Order: sequence, then structure tokens, then C-alpha cells
Amino acid sequence: MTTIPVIDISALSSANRDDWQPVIAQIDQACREIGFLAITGHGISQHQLDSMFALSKRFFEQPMAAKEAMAIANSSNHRGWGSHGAEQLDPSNPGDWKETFDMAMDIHPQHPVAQACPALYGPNQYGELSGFQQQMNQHYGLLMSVARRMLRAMAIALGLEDDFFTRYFTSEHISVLRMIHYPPRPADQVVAEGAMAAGAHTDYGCITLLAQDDVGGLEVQSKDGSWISAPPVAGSLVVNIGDLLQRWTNDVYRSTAHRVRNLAPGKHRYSMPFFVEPRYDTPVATIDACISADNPARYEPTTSGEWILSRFAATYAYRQDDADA
Ligand SMILES: O=C(O)CCC(=O)C(=O)O
Ligand SMILES: [Fe+2]
Repeated sequence: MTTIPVIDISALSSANRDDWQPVIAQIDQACREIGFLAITGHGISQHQLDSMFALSKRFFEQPMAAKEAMAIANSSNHRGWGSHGAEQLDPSNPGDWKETFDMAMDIHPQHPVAQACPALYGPNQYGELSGFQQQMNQHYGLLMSVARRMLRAMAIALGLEDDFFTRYFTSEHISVLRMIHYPPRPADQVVAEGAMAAGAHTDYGCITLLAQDDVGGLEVQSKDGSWISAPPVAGSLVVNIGDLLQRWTNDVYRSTAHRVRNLAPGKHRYSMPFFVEPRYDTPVATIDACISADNPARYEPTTSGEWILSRFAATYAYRQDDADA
């Protein structure tokens, strides 16, 4: 495979269930073979995506003090603005060069889910930008409706009830909308050969829906280890499988490593991943239909919250080791 498939999912919105099947088969094949696809016909207009990128640009152009006032480091539930660039510890070996903003459902600290799992639930930090909170929340709703359609298609493809996955997204799920700005690296920064704007990683959750601007640079690792480009396709969203869904499906669906190539000097890049993650107490036990003689059960049962928190912990340990090195 040298490209990721582009699939028009408009038939999934048909009232006639028979129309869904050809699209479901294409999605299923992409999830098994490469874990990455691009979708069109998802119902979010180019105009809406453009207005979100314009909002993102305005957001990141705010003065540093305004962004620092909503620093993710001051949030107990991973919401707000983060900059790896500003915290670069070793300028001769710079890693990712990006700033981010994370938001999710805005939940009062007294809500039972926030009481039960304060590391994943709580308030957002929006700052002062006019209209920002409303636009982010409206876009979050649009993306969630696409995510539900995709999760329903995957459930049907795997021979499960239509709502096998979506039932864990009816309320208090932990999906996160992130905006990313990859600024140009400073002229005096020494960049190692092969340095990436975003290093190779897999995503934690069930699926990710990604909007990218027209700069390009996203690459996906294929089964043979080679890197293939996932170039911008106008109006599309990139969809990829995350580790939690790979685990749930006993590796039938693949969570694939991806990275973003370093940008040409002076270039800015903007992207917007939406990490689709179910309620913290979702039981994630290997789906029976994904177990066979050739593919025996590989994983112990876990919960969504336990899994996501273990991945956060691993990331922090890794970063800590990195800093100590
Ligand atoms: O910026 C991109 O295109 C990819 C971002 C990404 O993979 C991530 O944030 O998990
Ligand atoms: Fe990613």
C-alpha cells in the first residue's frame, strides 16, 4: 500500500441501511490493513473547517501571557494551552516543535464523574478570545456526530450491535478536541537529520479524526515499516485507529504509528485532531468475534479511564527520562 484510501462516507447517512454496506466494507478493510483512511462526505463543510483554522490561528497569535494564563500545566484534568517548544530542554536536540490547545466536555468538579476520576474530567480553560468557547463547542459537536457514524460502521463491520461502541459515548465521554500549531523553528536552532515536527507515535483512544491544513507532512507507517504520505485532501478528515480500539479488537483493527515531517523554513502548519475516547468506566474486554484459533485473546480486560491514565503516566515517565538524559 503506498497511499491511504480516501472513502466517501455519505451513504452512511442514508435512511436505507442497505446503502451503508459498501462503505462499511471499505472502512473495515482500511482499519484492518493500515489503520488509516481519509473520509469525504462526512457533512462538515470546507467553509466550517476553514473557519476553525482561522480561529486556531487567532488563538495561537494571542500574546504569550494570555496563553500562559490557560496553561495545561495548571489544569488537573489536561485542558488548556501547552507548548513543547517553549520547554525545550536541550536546544541541540530539539524534538517536537509545536504548541497545542486541548478541550473536552466542560464538567463541574462536583459532578460524580469528576469526583470519581478528576484526572480526566473537569472544566476547560478557554481564555478571553471572543467567540472561541462557542465555536470550539459547536465544532466538537459536529465531530462527535461524524465519530458516531464511524463507530457505528465499525461495530456493524465487526458483527456487533450497531451501538456496541456508541453506547459509551452518550454522555460524559472523554473525547478531546486539540488544536495544534507547528511554528517555524528559530533560525539558530540546530535540527538533527531526520528531526520531526511531531515524532512517531500512536494515538491512545478509539479513533482520531484529524483536519489538516494544506501544508502537508503527515506520514503513516505501513506494515513493512516504510513511511507513506497522508497528504492533505481538500474537505477530508483523516481517520485513524487508536490503541484502545486495537486492544478492544484483539489487534484486528490496527493502531498505526504516524509522524509529521519537519517543515520547510519559515512555514507554519495547523492541524486539529479529535481524539474519540469513551466514558472512563467503559469496560474494554476483547470482543469475542475478534478471537479465533489464529488470533487467540491477547489482552486482559481494562477500562477506558484506566487505559488512558496509564498512557499519560507512560508519556510523562518517558518525558522525564528524556529530560534526565
Ligand atoms: O498534526 C498532525 O497532522 C498529526 C497530529 C497527531 O498525530 C496527534 O496530535 O496525535
Ligand atoms: Fe497522532
